[in-house]
Amino acid sequence: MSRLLLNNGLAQPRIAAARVGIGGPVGSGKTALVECLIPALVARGIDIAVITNDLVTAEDAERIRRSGLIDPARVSAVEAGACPHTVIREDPTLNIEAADELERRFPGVELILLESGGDNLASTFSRDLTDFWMFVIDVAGGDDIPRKRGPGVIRADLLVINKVDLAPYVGVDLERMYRDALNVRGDRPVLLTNCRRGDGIESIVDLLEREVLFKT
Ligand SMILES: Nc1nc2c(ncn2[C@@H]2O[C@H](COP(=O)(O)OP(=O)(O)OP(=O)(O)O)[C@@H](O)[C@H]2O)c(=O)[nH]1
Repeated sequence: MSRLLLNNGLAQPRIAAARVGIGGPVGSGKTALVECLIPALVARGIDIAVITNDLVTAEDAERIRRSGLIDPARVSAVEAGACPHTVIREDPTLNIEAADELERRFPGVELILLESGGDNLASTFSRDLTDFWMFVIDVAGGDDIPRKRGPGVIRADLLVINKVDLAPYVGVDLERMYRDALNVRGDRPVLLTNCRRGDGIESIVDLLEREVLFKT
């Protein structure tokens, strides 16, 4: 959902980029998802930029810059220096500034992906920061995660269950996990992905185009 801004000093109001948060527990596959989403969004002609959040390094940003998937200048790093949720929920100023700066440098940018640092099931994004946010869990974390009903699982605009390829190896009944997730989320969507192979990514991009960019 692009936002109309009435900027001082600009003759015409400008449309700001939609800001899409990606949160979830440590290692669930947030960066892998960003790496899958970048080419899929670009293939649909969507002008994007990325912000990563790490505790005290720019590790994820460096990984994405090195990937060759996107102009490295379009990737900004925020170092949280504290619990990851502090800079995406309590005081998102650093992330808002990073997004504003990307919009200034790349005026055509339509969508900014903001990856949170890995956090627990309670992490959520401030609505001051994001227009839409998704929460990434993975099957290796256990099929009881949806039933635990953390705020990330319940309230995210989209729940992504990643690493579906691992289900047989970790004794997870994927159908049941999916059903449980739908049950606790009411009408909110749940999508399954394998970010190793890119399975399920097009469905996420369809949803972003429809619900966030209003393109279809
Ligand atoms: N088998 C499998 N492995 C995956 C999948 N997605 C991610 N991984 C692996 O899971 C590990 C963690 O992935 P990351 O993308 O670094 O996870 P993250 O959530 O960004 O991790 P933090 O930033 O540390 O919280 C890596 O070794 C990935 O290769 C998947 O769908 N299937």
